[in-house]
Amino acid sequence: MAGSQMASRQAAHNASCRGAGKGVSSVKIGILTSGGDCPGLNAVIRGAVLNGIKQYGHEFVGFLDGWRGVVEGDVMDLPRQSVRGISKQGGTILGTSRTNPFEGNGGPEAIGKQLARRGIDGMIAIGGEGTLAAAHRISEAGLKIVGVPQTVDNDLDVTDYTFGFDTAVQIATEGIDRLRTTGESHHRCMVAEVMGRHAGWIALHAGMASGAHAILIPEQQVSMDQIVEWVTDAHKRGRAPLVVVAEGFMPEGTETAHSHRGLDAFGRPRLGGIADQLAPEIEARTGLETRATVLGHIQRGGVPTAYDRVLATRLGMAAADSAAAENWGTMVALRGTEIVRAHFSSALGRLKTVPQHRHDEAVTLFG
Ligand SMILES: Nc1ncnc2c1ncn2[C@@H]1O[C@H](COP(=O)(O)OP(=O)(O)OP(=O)(O)O)[C@@H](O)[C@H]1O
Ligand SMILES: O=P(O)(O)OC[C@H]1O[C@](O)(CO)[C@@H](O)[C@@H]1O
Ligand SMILES: [Mg+2]
Repeated sequence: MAGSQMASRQAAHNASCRGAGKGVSSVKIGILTSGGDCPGLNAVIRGAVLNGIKQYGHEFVGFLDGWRGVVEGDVMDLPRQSVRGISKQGGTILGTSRTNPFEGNGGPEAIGKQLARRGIDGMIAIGGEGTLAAAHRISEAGLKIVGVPQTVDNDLDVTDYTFGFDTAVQIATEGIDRLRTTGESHHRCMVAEVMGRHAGWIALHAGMASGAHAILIPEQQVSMDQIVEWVTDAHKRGRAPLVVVAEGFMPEGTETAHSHRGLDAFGRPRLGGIADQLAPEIEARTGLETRATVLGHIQRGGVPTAYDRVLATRLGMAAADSAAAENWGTMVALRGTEIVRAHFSSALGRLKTVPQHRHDEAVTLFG
């Protein structure tokens, strides 16, 4: 449908909708959640659906399990009552996956046919850098799509913070605080592993919040000698040493992140387990009994914090505004306290990693 046609249909509809308080929707938007889930996805869905219905009289459907639902045309209706009370729920009511939309029966042409068959005018894709890169390619092929950035890793350059990150840091901090008390009782060294594939934001923030004696992140290679020195210094002061490590950390002398769990659906190594590698080495070199804990998916589950609910709701509302304004090929993002829009082409391709000065700042307190 041409942009002006869609706008006038929409304006006519809005007029009747506002006048009568209800009406037949003219524009149908499909929402998908893709990639690793994170707390706040449901708040985005609710924000988009409520804003889209109330302000523009749009109609919404949800694609099930990320790009799989798009490629297979597997959708559910999202009337207003379907999003009632969901912003506090973890996970995503739509399901997610790491399905590649260009493989199998996918590709822009096939997706276009599915959208036409179901009368869907445009899409809102909520996901991390992979999902948004796919959305960019789909947009370049001429389909109507806007993006919403999400990831617990907080590594998307376009946005100051991603929703889900605050919750993950809160959960990780609570977990690490608990490790601290048992570590202190037994006079042990505790190694806590948190998520963070390419960026150490969760480790840095949860480590700082819990007063860790060493924080190890993917951006900074550190030698075993240095780690042992931090642990020993803390022990000498009568502390039970606490090391927080991001799953993507590479000790000096290694070239790839630790992985022993095979590949994900996109062929990338699944990370996790570096803490189990570090702990025996620390124990052997310090003589201190050392335990490793991998916090894992606990960090991605459950109730989002109030901060994440608010951010997610605002991003969802802004995505519905983008769709109504036909700002296709863009994504919404947080800059300072404002929600802004950026074209996929200018927003993607770079990751937001922990800058050197943030790591240096943390190192001052190590040991
Ligand atoms: N550069 C790319 N171009 C096209 N499709 C991609 C690209 N990168 C990833 N994808 C597809 O998008 C899916 C989602 O990407 P990915 O698994 O990286 O999750 P994500 O959205 O980045 O979230 P997370 O933060 O969990 O990684 C991938 O499984 C893959 O099928
Ligand atoms: O849930 P999965 O598919 O194992 O993915 C885990 C990955 O997803 C993230 O949680 C978010 O990208 C990473 O920190 C982690 O490496
Ligand atoms: Mg990704």
